[in-house]
Amino acid sequence: MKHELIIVLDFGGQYNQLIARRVREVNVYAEVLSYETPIEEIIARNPKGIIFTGGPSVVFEENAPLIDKAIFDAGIPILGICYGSQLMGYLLGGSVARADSREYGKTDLTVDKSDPLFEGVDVSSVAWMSHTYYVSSPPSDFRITASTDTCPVAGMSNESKKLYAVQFHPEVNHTPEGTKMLKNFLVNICGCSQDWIMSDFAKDQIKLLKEKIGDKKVLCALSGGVDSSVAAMLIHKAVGKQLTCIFVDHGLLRKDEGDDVEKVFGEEFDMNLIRVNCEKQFLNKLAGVSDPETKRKIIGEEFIRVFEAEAKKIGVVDFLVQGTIYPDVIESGTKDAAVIKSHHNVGGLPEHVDFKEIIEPLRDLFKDEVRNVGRAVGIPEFLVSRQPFPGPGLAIRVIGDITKEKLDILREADYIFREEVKAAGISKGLGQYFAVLTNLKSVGVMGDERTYDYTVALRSVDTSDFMTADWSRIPHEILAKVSNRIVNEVNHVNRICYDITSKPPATIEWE
Ligand SMILES: Nc1ncnc2c1ncn2[C@@H]1O[C@H](COP(=O)(O)OP(=O)(O)OP(=O)(O)O)[C@@H](O)[C@H]1O
Ligand SMILES: O=c1[nH]c(=O)c2[nH+]cn([C@@H]3O[C@H](COP(=O)(O)O)[C@@H](O)[C@H]3O)c2[nH]1
Ligand SMILES: NC(=O)CC[C@H](N)C(=O)O
Ligand SMILES: [Mg+2]
Repeated sequence: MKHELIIVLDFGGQYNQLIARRVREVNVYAEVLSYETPIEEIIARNPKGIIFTGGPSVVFEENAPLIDKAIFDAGIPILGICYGSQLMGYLLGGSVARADSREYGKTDLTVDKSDPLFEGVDVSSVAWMSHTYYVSSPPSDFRITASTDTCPVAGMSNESKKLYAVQFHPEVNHTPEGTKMLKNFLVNICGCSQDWIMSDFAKDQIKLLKEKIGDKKVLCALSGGVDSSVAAMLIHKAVGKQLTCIFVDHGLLRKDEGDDVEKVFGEEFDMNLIRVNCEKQFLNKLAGVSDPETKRKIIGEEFIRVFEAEAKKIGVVDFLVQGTIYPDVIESGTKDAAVIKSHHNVGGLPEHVDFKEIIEPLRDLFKDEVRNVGRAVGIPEFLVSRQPFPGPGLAIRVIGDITKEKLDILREADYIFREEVKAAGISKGLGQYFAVLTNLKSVGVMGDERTYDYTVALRSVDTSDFMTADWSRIPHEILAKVSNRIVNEVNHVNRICYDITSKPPATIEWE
């Protein structure tokens, strides 16, 4: 059960969890720890290697996050990335300066293949850069191992001390040779034996959950979606009947969804499941509210109140389990990352919650990793590969204020879109696809009569991690059919648009 460990030391960068994920992809277990973790604690964990992340700070400015220099003498291989590289350079006696021209985006890179980090890597390739400062001269016992036109020390190393640094980001997809470099660090330099697989994550979590929960009772917020199904399965395997799943039908679900979830979970799994119908409660609270963040907060709070009420009926329940995953956490904002939108289960949580603890076993994972855990614990493929559906449901797909009438219009339009995508056999390739009821009315003509009705937007994206996404190139004939059916079959819709923006700059959902 004990795995070789890589510690990703967090200096506030945007891609920290992505680094951990890339390491896990090479079958090495990684954990992200704050840079403030005492170095005795880091060493006591006996890591095979440490990766310093990027970060927004400037090493020589006041309050910049630093680390005790003793870490470099612990005999543990270290890879510094971006800010991490500057930190290594600065602390070991090199110099760091503001670059003459800052580099942002794809940059041509030249590497010295004789460096163990770049073994088997093309001498000339492209790297993703995002920096204003750089190492202007490396520490005296380092040599330069990579450069770009404007960055003299894009890579440096001290092979005998096993210290390596790069100014660019090997962890992002835009650095095509990045994975090879990380693998070189992990396998060749740290000597990792690649002993970690996703099914181990499931096993480890089940064991941890068993210890944590003991003989206490647990509620799991189950939506029927991928994340909460996987979370529920882990808990179920850990504590069996001590678990009760609560499925909230808040009136913001898709057509037939409530019945489908009840049916699937009633039939597929031997779990205690309670369906709570509370459409009125949610719609009353949401009446007249049009601000997206306010909607999310109201929904987050109501969810919890429903769970608390159900817990009271069952008796003492100590734990609430949610299927929170990493993108939910990062977009809701952290100490260092900006709030993009408050996911109802994170940023939308009320301050006071009746439960002793909220358990989120999937909090560090990306969607595709969660799917793999699901497969490892035997959840059927049709459930594991489903498209996600956000907890606040259609409330964030009806733009502006919400009414039952608008929700019903959207439900029908969305159903037609999903049905046609399925019929065309293209659903597997699409990350997420749905309809949005815009708050816009426009003029049309139907049966020689003037209409003044709603515009429905269709949204479909290709993505695997849901952090970035591109709009799907759905064939025009399919879109034509969907458009035709919606305006013909759904009352009060007279215009259909297709959303052709990627994420960023847009997000997947409209609110
Ligand atoms: N209708 C619901 N009833 C109970 N819990 C819910 C409901 N909707 C969402 N949740 C809780 O909020 C969490 C986050 O929702 P989210 O939609 O991100 O995940 P999911 O529904 O489990 O998976 P997916 O992303 O595939 O839809 C869920 O994992 C679940 O714990
Ligand atoms: O459970 C959820 N609660 C929320 O509040 C929430 N907001 C967005 N999403 C889902 O997250 C993914 C990324 O969405 P965005 O690009 O719109 O931020 C997409 O899959 C969205 O559907 C949510 N899921
Ligand atoms: N992405 C980063 O780590 C940036 C490091 C540093 N803040 C710079 O601007 O150079
Ligand atoms: Mg969902």
